[in-house]
Amino acid sequence: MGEAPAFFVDNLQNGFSNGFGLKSKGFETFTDVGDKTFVIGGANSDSTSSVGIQIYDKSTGKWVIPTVLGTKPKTCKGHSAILLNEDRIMISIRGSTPDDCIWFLEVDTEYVKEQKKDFGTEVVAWSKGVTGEAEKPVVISGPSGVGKGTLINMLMKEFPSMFGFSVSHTTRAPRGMEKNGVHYHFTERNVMENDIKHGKFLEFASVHGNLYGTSIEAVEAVADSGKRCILDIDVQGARSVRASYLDAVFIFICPPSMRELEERLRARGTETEDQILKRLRNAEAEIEQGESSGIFDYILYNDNLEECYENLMELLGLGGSAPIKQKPLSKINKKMVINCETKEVGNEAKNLIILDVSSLKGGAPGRTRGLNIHAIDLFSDGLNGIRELR
Ligand SMILES: Nc1nc2c(ncn2[C@@H]2O[C@H](COP(=O)(O)OP(=O)(O)O)[C@@H](O)[C@H]2O)c(=O)[nH]1
Ligand SMILES: Nc1ncnc2c1ncn2[C@@H]1O[C@H](COP(=O)(O)OP(=O)(O)O)[C@@H](O)[C@H]1O
Repeated sequence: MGEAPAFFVDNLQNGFSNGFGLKSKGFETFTDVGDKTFVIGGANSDSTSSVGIQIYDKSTGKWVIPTVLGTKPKTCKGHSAILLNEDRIMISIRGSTPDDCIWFLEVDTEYVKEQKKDFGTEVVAWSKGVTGEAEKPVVISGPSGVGKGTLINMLMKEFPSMFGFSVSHTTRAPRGMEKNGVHYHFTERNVMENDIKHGKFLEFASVHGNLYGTSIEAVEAVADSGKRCILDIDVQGARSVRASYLDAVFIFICPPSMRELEERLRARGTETEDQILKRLRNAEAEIEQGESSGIFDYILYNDNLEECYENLMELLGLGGSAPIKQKPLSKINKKMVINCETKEVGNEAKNLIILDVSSLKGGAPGRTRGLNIHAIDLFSDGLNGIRELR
């Protein structure tokens, strides 16, 4: 490999003593970050239990149960933990599939620092590691009736394996053809407000009198499918995402004129007259903000649909020119080796997994992308084979 492995991650689990008088309950790891020790894992060996977290503050001698954001991993056979970059703990889960075995618990990233201020408590955030070089999410905004849904549908139809739609939550009623869980998660306002309070949403906004929001889980689900996430959200939502730690491309779709926008809205026939008027009133402010707020990287005019679609593809690197490059958010120069005791039927092979974390991108809220995992099979006849896990 040319570079010495930095750690044998699994070794960390063995012989680690807790050192500050906590009775070990089993399946726990202890990671020091500054004055704090993060105790990850718990007593429960039940395969459905998720990983618990406690923090021991050495400066005060007190235990703290933090607010935990993001979807947690499930554990059954234990895990190993190692601190990366002084701000996140990498966890390798024993006995999981290769696409579910590496997780990050962010303890002091910019995102976590920001959330600590908002919650006024200790906060940690989970982010699953996903392999491959998935491109950054695409945020598409624009006034009602401009053609966002039409353009997104065209993109998803032409490139079904490349793009995945972030399914938002909304308190508005479904339209005739809309399916729950596909177009939106249709939700009661009190349920959604409660979830917002508990940090489950990346962003939310009140639009045309209803509540809309993107859950962290919606964005994670697309990343897990290995696809590039598309978010159809309003300008307020785009502003919140811009201010968040989700690294995305922001595109605003403009109508050729207000008159044309009105015609499209009326021709669509999905809103009452009152709703149409409300949407048109809001459209003027949205267009003004879209064009001048500095939130958006690109503005596209949807006059001729085919031309606008061509331009959108071009922006997304699908029109022959080079794709938009993304820079790694953090540079961690490490390769690690994990011992895997997986046994394949009729095969004596023992796996060594080489984990390259030198080009990680993203993180909470959402997934940590850019993990490169290579598996080496050590056969009993002494021959070594290497293969890449995707
Ligand atoms: N902030 C935010 N806006 C959303 C979200 N989902 C949809 N929207 C926006 O809400 C507005 C109304 O959407 P919708 O009721 O589907 O009407 P349409 O835009 O006329 O198709 C649009 O501007 C959407 O982009 C979300 O999760 N968050
Ligand atoms: N460039 C265009 N020219 C004419 N009609 C369009 C164009 N783009 C979209 N439409 C139509 O306008 C209506 C509104 O489009 P839609 O995609 O639902 O907008 P949005 O999702 O932005 O609210 C739809 O009936 C759609 O077929």
